Amino acid sequence: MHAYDYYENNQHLYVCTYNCIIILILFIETTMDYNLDIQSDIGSEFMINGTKALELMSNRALTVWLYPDIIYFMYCKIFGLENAYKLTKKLPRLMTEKKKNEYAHNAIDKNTIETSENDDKKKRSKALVDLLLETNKVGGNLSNEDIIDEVLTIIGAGYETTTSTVGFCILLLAIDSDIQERVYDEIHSVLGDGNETITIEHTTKLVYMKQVINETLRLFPIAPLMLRELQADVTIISGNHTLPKGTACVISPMVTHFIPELYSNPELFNPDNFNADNVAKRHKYSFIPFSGGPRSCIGMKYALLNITVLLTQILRNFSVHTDLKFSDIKLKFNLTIKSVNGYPVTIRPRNSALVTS
Ligand code: HEM
Repeated sequence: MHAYDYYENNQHLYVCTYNCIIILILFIETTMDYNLDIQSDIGSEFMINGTKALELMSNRALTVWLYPDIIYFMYCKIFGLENAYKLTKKLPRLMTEKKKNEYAHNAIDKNTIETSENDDKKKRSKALVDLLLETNKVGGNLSNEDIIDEVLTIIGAGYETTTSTVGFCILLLAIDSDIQERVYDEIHSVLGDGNETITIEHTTKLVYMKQVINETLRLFPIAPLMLRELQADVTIISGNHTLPKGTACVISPMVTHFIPELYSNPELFNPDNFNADNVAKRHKYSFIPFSGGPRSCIGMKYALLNITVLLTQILRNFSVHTDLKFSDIKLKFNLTIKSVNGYPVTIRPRNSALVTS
C-alpha cells in the first residue's frame, strides 16, 4: 500500500502516531530506492532504537555526572546504548545488502536505475546506496560498515528532522485555521481541484506555503544547537570581546530566532515574517535552522522539497484540527527537539470524493 493511501484511508488518524513511519517509508523510498513495508517491524524497530540511542547520548550533554568517560561507559552498558545502536543499524544493513545483491546479479543498469513499478518503465536517478557502492569501483575504499554508517547518517539526519518539521507545521496550521485556509487556497490555485501530481514547478509557486514552513522552522528549529571549535580568534562585533582560537562555541538557532530586534513578537506564529520585504530587511544568518557555512545541512533543498510535497498532499485532501493552543506545545530535547505530547491532530477529508478505497 502506498503511504499516501494510508492517509486517505484513515480519516481520523492522529498525526502523532503515524507520521513518523510514513515519512520514514517515503524518505528511504526516495533517497535509498528501498521499499519498506508499512506492516514490517524493521521500520518501527529502527525508530524506537534510534530514539533510544539519541536519548542516551543527549542525556550526557544535560547531565554533569555523565561527563567522565568511565561513568558514561558504564551508563551506556547498563542502559543498552550499544544494543540500541546495533539494532538501529539493522535497516541500513538490510538496504545495503539488498543493493549489493542486485549489483552482484547485474540487475542494475550502469547509469540509471530502472524500476518496473509502472508499466511504462521509469528511469530514476541513482539512490545514495548506489553512489556509495559505485565509489569503490572508482578507487574509493569504503568497507561494508563504512557504507552502512553513511546510510545510517543520512537516514538519521534526514528522516526525523523532516518528520518533526511536518508534525510541527501541521500542528501550527491546525491551531491557526485562518493561516491553514490561506495555505489551502494557494494549493488550490496552483494545483486546482483534481489529483494532478505535484511537480517541482508547482512547488516554486507555493510562496505562502514556503513562508509557513520557514516560520515553523524559526519557531521549532529541529537541531537547536550547533557546536564549533574556533579555528582562529573571533571578535564579536556587538561587544568588545575576542574569543580565542580553540574556544568551543554553541550556536543556537533557538536563541537567534527569538531576538525581538530580528523578529517582532518572536513568540507568535506569523508566516509574514518570511514575506519578501521582511526577509530583505534581515541578515542572512538571522535564520539558521539548517546552520550556515561549509558544514551546513547537505539535505536542505531536499528537505524543503520533501516537506512541501508532503504538506501539499495532506492539505489539499484534508483539513487539520486540534484543541491545543500554541502555549500547550511543550518541547523535549534529545539532540533534536520534539513535541512532548506528539502532534495530536484530527484530519477531515476536504472532499469525500477524494477518499479512495
Ligand atoms: C527539516 C529538515 C532538516 C533540518 C532542520 C536539518 C538541520 C541540520 C543542521 C542544523 C545541520 C548542521 C549540524 C551542525 O552543524 O552541527 C545539519 C547537518 C546535516 N544534515 Fe540536515 N537537516 C534537515 C534535513 C536533512 C536531510 C533531509 C538530510 C539528508 C538527506 C540531512 C543530512 C544532513 C547531514 C549529512 C548533515 C551533516 C553535514 C556535515 O556535517 O557536513 N539533513 N542538518
